[in-house]
Amino acid sequence: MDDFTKVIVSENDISRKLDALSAQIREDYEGKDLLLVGVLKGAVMVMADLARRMPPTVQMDWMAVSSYGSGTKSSGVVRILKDLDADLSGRHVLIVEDIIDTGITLHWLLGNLRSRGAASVEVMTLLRKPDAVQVEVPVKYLGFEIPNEFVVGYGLDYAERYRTLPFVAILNPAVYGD
Ligand SMILES: O=P(O)(O)OC[C@H]1O[C@H](OP(=O)(O)OP(=O)(O)O)[C@H](O)[C@@H]1O
Ligand code: HPA
Ligand SMILES: [Mg+2]
Repeated sequence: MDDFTKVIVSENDISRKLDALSAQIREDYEGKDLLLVGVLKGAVMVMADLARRMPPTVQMDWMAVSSYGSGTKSSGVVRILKDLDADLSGRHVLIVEDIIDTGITLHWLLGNLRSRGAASVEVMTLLRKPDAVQVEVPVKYLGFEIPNEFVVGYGLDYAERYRTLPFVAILNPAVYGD
C-alpha cells in the first residue's frame, strides 16, 4: 500500500511560490520592523524557507497551538501549548501558517494576537482548503488552494508523521482507516 495517493504541491512549486510571496512581503514591509509568528509545529518548514528569503533584520517568534491531536478532524477547541516570547505592542506581525482547513485555529489566533496591541497583524498561509472553511479568515498572502482531502508533508503531519517530506501529498485514507 502506498502512504500517499497523489503529490499535489511539489518541492519546486513551493520554492517558486515562496520566491513570489517573499518578494511581495519584502516590498509591503519595506522600512518596517517585521515579526514573523510561526504556528508550531506545522509551520516550521514554511517559516524556515520564507524567513531565509527575508532581510536579515526580520525576527521570528513561535506559538504552539493544537486542535487536531493525533486525528484527521479538528476538535474545534484551540489550546495554547506555548505562548510567544515577544511583546506585540506596536509591532508589525505576520502570522505564518502551513494550512487553513476549517479556519478555526487562525480565527482564534487572530483574535488572540489582535488583542495584544500590535500595529498590524496579517496572515500568510501556504495552503488553504476553500471547501473545508467553517470560519472565514482574512488572508493577505496565500500559496495554494487545495482540495478538501487530508494532506501531509512540508510540516503537515498525521499522528506526528510525514512532516519531513519536501512536498505536500494526499494521505491514503487506508493509513487512517477510513
Ligand atoms: O484551519 P484548522 O482546521 O484549524 O486547521 C489548521 C491548523 O491545524 C494544523 O495544526 P495542528 O492542530 O494539527 O497542530 P500541528 O501544527 O502541531 O500539527 C495546522 O498546522 C494549522 O495550524
Ligand atoms: N493535514 C494535516 N494537518 C492538518 C490538515 C491536513 O489536511 N488540516 C489541518 N491540519
Ligand atoms: Mg497536526
